[in-house]
Amino acid sequence: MKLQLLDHVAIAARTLDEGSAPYLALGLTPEGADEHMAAQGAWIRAFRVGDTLIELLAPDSEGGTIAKFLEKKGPGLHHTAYRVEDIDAAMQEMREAGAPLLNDVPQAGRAGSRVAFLHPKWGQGTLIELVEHGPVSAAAGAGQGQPDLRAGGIH
Ligand SMILES: CC[C@H](C(=O)O)C(=O)SCCNC(=O)CCNC(=O)[C@H](O)C(C)(C)COP(=O)(O)OP(=O)(O)OC[C@H]1O[C@@H](n2cnc3c(N)ncnc32)[C@H](O)[C@@H]1OP(=O)(O)O
Ligand SMILES: [Co+2]
Repeated sequence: MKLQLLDHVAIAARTLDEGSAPYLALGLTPEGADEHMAAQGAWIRAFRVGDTLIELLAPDSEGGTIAKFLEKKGPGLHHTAYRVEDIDAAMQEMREAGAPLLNDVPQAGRAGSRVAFLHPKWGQGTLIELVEHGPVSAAAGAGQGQPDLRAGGIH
């Protein structure tokens, strides 16, 4: 598997506005609209830095994935995400390597991407995401690609 680039670094914050403050001060502007991803328990706002994004995550509810993370660790680094060309092939390689994939099939990600996660214990305390972008979301500035949703994940 060839990792194409560091796609995004995700930071958990109590609210998107609170989390945005340093990035706005650094001169970045949000890319596209905020996205609500209920399946991830998150509101998401992205800031582009060259080919990479800062992905801010804020909880959408008590007890969800992001809320739980904030309760345990407080605001800070949530995960790093690496872009791959073919998520299905990348997941198969990870399975064969015995890596602890958290998903059986690709999940819907931001901007129409397809993603899969690897357990943070395996990542030396860092949750790792693999992400495949379609032709729309791979382009810089794109933010509105539509995932192909099917039962149990996306394909
Ligand atoms: C996909 C949309 C978007 C995108 O890029 O397009 C996103 O990235 S959304 C991101 C949010 N989604 C996820 O994080 C999905 C993957 N995460 C999970 O499946 C869980 O959060 C999991 C398995 C990492 C942890 O869930 P669990 O129920 O086991 O929670 P615990 O609180 O019991 O955690 C166990 C253990 O892991 C530590 N932990 C949890 N999350 C993280 C993290 N992000 N980074 C580092 N460590 C993490 C937690 O502190 C516990 O450690 P312990 O020492 O055992 O207390
Ligand atoms: Co992510």
